[in-house]
Parts: sequence; structure tokens; C-alpha cells
Amino acid sequence: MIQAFSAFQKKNLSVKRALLSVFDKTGIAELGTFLHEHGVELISTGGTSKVLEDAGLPVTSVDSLTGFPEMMDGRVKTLHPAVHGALLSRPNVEADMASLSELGYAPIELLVVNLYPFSETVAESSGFETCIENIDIGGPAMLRAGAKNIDHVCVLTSSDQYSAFMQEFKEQDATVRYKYRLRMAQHAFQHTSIYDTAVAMYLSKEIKSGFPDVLNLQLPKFAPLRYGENPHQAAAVYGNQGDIIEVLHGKQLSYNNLLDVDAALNLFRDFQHDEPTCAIIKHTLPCGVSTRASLKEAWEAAFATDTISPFGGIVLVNQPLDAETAQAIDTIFTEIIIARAFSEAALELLSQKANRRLVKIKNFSATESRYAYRSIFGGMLCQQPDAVATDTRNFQVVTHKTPTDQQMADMLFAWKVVKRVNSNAIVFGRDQQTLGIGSGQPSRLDSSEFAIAKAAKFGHDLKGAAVASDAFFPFRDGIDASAKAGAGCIIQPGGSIRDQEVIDAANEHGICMIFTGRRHFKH
Ligand SMILES: NC(=O)c1ncn([C@@H]2O[C@H](COP(=O)(O)O)[C@@H](O)[C@H]2O)c1NC=O
Repeated sequence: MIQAFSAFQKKNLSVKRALLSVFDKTGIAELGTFLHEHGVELISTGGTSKVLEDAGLPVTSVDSLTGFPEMMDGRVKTLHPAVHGALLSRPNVEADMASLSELGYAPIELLVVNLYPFSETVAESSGFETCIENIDIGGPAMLRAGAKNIDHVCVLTSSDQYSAFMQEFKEQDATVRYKYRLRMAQHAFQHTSIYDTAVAMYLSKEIKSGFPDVLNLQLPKFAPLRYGENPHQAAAVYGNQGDIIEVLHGKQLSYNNLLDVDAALNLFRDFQHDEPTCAIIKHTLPCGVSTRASLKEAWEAAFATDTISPFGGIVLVNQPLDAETAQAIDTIFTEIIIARAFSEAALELLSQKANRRLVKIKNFSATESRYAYRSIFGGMLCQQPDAVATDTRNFQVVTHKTPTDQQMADMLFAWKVVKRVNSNAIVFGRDQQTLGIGSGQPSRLDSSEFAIAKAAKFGHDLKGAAVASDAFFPFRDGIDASAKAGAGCIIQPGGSIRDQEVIDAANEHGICMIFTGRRHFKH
């Protein structure tokens, strides 16, 4: 506390010389003009000098300062003691000033640098050579030097900071407070560390080295949140959520809303190319999913699965949302509605409720991620995302009875839903509609019985229904329970030591069964 107090007693910095070297020239002429008007000498690199000179400002070129021309297409411009000595010198250390003046150099108090656009170049799918050329070397070196010399230098790293800087400079009588410099130095180190991480990640992808030795996520803060899962938990969200979704109406998404939207987007992955499909989600779990000829019918069938749970839930549709479907959804309170697009009429209708959020999926491909992460004690778990459920290459019919086309379609539908249900997960479905969903029970038999009970509660006859199980049935009891409830076919990964007992049970009941060879646990 005492240390922090004394830190803020440090002197304001007066600025006599500024070095400006920016890739993004936005606002640089205005900043240069402002500095010039306040008697600051401007020093600059090639392209930046040109912009400043075009604005009628006197500029000292870095070349004339270093006595060397820029070399190798700009690979070496500012990497010189005239620049780094000036940025690292301490005017209160006699020896520093003596060595500087011996060489004819002088301190620089303001450094304005923004870096070559490495991540943007990678995002444009540029070739390897182009990406490598866009790794800035001189810029980060200067930023680190200036940010280290916090007592004597102020660093700016983005055009977004110029206007606040000018305000600070004016308010402080052409000086900069220590507190301000401290914040800018912190930004600078954060900026160069994010930059270097992006380069390291790019190179690790290039050499396909698998899981990184050090996990360095470096996600920018997207937004502070009102609270976390509960009101007494402070929270924030990090990442590029703003590139993926847009809230067209309603309050900011909460922590729990974001979890639900994430669950919805994961479900969307397996259904995005299907006929009109609607999923209703509650507390990240699907409570009704259906595919129909129209979105409205899909919503009605999804809602029919369980007509109690959807209140206050999330609705996801895989097609642009039309007014007719919006009207149907509006008959119950739905907190979030997610779609690729909303018709004008649907938007107008659904916006009438203030406490509802309408979320547009802006760029679904931006959800693609190499790894999925989960925090645990002491760190993070990291895995590849669970691949699509419709990879039928390893599907195998293991019973005497083979499925009809209709049964195959029903099983695939239930399989896509069960993948997004917490383990142990059991889903009964028929005609592209979920009929009973059993989730999160520690026993697979309990999940089966739960799904059967839910179906009965909402009046669904399970005769001929398909059953999907996210992992193998360890005993025949789950098969017996499903068959007794009326199931006509079962889809499950297989792989139990009692598989034969389970297959025999299916044969005894005269139903068909598929082993997918792939488990979809979700813990
Ligand atoms: N190599 C160097 O010595 C060097 N010094 C500064 N730069 C970068 O050159 C850019 C500005 O160049 P110009 O003013 O020529 O447009 C900035 O993004 C700056 O970070 C350099 N370029 C790359 O490393």
C-alpha cells in the first residue's frame, strides 16, 4: 500500500521528443499536429514520416538519427542504439546521459508504435512467407524498451489511445502523469505478449505439434458481466463472442445465458444443414428437438416433447425465423431466441418483450476451434471438440433385424440429440421428434426410465421409437426397459464387455440395434 502510494507521487513527464512509427496510420497526422503545436520534436520511420510531412509537419527521419538507411525492405529500421539508447536512457543517471551525449543522441519521451498486422494477415489465409514478413520485430523491441523505462517514457500502442492521450497532455500542462504512463506500459507489454503468442500459435499449427507445451490463451476481455452463475459471483467473459453472435434485442447476455447460447450453438453444429429444425434448451440441456417441413411445425413438435420445461428457456432454429413461427414461439415466455436471421416482422413481434434476448448467429464458422477447454483444479483440461454425430463410417448393424430407412433416420436424429445431453444420456425419438430425454443420471437404467417416464407424462406413445444412448449399455436392463416401453430400434456406441448379452436381449425383443463405434459422453 505504501509502495503504491509512493509510486503515484512520481513526477509528471514532460515531452520534448516523440518517435512515431505506426503501421496503422489512422489519426497519426492529428496526433503529430497536436504534438508539434505543443513544441514536441517529431521523429519518424519512412511511411509514417510521409504521412506527417504530407500534413505539413517538420519531421526528423529515423535514418538521419541513426546515420543508417532503412535496410532489407524495412526489416531493420529502428534497431539501433540511437533509438534504443534514447528510449532506455535515464536522465537522472549521469552515466546514461554521458554515453548518450557522447554519441550525439538525446532521450525520447513519447513512443507511438502500432505493429504489423500479423493476426490479420493469418486470418486472410495468406501464405507462410507473407505471414512471416508480417512479424514485426523493431516495433515490439521499441515498445518493450519504452514501457520498461516507465519513469521517463510514455508509450502508445493504438490509435484508440490518441484522444485520451491528448486530453491527458492538455489537462496536465503538456506533461503525462506516472499513473497514466503505468497504464500505457501495462497495455504495451500485454499487447506484445498477445502478439508473440499469436506468432507462436501460428508456428505450432504449421508444425502440427499437437498440444502446446504451455497453454497461453491470451483472450481479450469481451465484456464484464453483471454476475456469474449466481448474483454473489463476480464474472467476465473473454474471447471473440462479438464476432460470432449479435444481440439484436434485449439486455446483455448473462453468464448463464452465454452457457445456454454455447449449448445451442453446439447443437446447431449437427443440425445446421437439416430441414427446418427447432431445439428448445433449458439450463444447457435440450428439452425438445424436432425437424419438420416448416419451422413453425418444428417448433410445435419440439415443444410437444415436454410442455413444461420450455418456459423461460432458449429456442434455437436452423433457418431464418419467420413471423408465423415467431408468433408460435411467443405463446410461451422464451428468454432467448437464436437464429441465423430474423424476418423484419418476426423481429418486430419478438422485440415487444423487453426481458427477451434475440440473438443472431453472425458467423458460425468462427465457432470452429482446434481445442475445447474446461477449467479444473489447478488448470485446464484441453481436448479436441466432439466431432459431428453423423459420421456413419463405423456404424454397424449388430442384430438379426436390420433397420428400415425410416428407423435409420429416426436413430440418426436421436443420435444427434443424445450427443448434446449430459451423461448418462438416453433419447427416445420418432419421426424427427424427441419423445423423451433422460439426462445426467449416474445410472444408465435410471436415465432410460427417466426418459420413458417423461414421454408418458407428456402423452407420447413410444411404440416403434428409436432409442439413442451416448455410451454403451453395460447390462441388458436398459435394453429390456426400452423394449418394454415400445422401442423399435437402438443406436449406441457398443464396446461393453457384455455387448453380446445386450445384443442377445435386442434379438430376444425382436428389435434392431446399431453400434456406432463412437461414444459421445458429455460430462
Ligand atoms: N525493423 C524495424 O526496425 C522496425 N522498426 C519499426 N518497425 C515497424 O514499422 C512500422 C512503421 O513503418 P513505416 O513508418 O515505414 O510505415 C511500424 O508498424 C513499426 O512497428 C519495424 N519493422 C519491423 O520490424
